[in-house]
Amino acid sequence: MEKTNIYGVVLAGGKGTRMGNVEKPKQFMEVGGKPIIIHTLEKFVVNPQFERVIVLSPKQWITYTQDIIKKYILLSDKIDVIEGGATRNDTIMNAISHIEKFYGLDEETIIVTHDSVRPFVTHRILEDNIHYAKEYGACDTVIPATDTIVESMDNQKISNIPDRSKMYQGQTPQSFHAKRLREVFDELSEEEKTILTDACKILVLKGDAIHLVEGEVFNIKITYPYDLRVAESILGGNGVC
Ligand SMILES: Nc1ccn([C@@H]2O[C@H](COP(=O)(O)OP(=O)(O)OP(=O)(O)O)[C@@H](O)[C@H]2O)c(=O)n1
Ligand SMILES: O=P(O)(O)OC[C@@H](O)[C@@H](O)[C@@H](O)CO
Repeated sequence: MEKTNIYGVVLAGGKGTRMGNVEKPKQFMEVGGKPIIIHTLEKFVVNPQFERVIVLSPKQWITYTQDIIKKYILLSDKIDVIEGGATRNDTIMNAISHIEKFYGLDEETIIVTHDSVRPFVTHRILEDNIHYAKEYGACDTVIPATDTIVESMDNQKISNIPDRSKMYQGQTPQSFHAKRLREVFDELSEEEKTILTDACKILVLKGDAIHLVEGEVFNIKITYPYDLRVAESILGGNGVC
């Protein structure tokens, strides 16, 4: 098959501290009888548009990650497991360096970055990410805010209530031209890097345009123990994902 320049980048380099005292990081905990990261990877490996899928894992969990991938995933040859970084954005930068070293990077190389702990991403969301990243260079998966968003500058009093019709909640995937993302990240000051809560903010700080992709309410990020119960109930539903 002809080589594509599109890479899936599945972020599993975190510790899952908000999940509480667990023996393994949350991405390796099971829902529906399989590790969370496996549900996520199943969505990526079957998409023929991805040249490779890069999985970033904490150093001490790399062998474990490789083992479960071999156990559960038929197309495991399509996956590289490498070490994540100290922060989520460092993890993304490790993926870009890996792609550059082994497969080559050019201006058009696209990465579709995704939280390993969002196992309910759909094929439609992945396809839309690839489409809009190709067309516009960057895109973010979002859902319209359902709650009114309240801003407080001092965390005590309301400073603003923005127009809800213009408010969204950010999910993943977030997809980029890899070279541009790294170039802008490298230009940020250490102070700017500390205020980043996601990868899109890197480009927002430089004024780059990022297209919106419609997410799904069920494309949740498993963060707290409660989310495991929500995930089980999504899986127990009618198979929408
Ligand atoms: N250095 C890091 C930090 C996070 N992640 C990944 O980014 C995703 C979303 O991050 P989050 O939910 O915040 O995960 P953790 O950092 O593991 O959670 P916590 O903040 O509770 O420790 C997760 O799949 C996580 O593994 C990563 O690849 N590298
Ligand atoms: O702030 P958190 O560590 O929960 O999440 C960081 C990112 O994972 C998060 O911004 C994306 O999932 C988009 O919401």
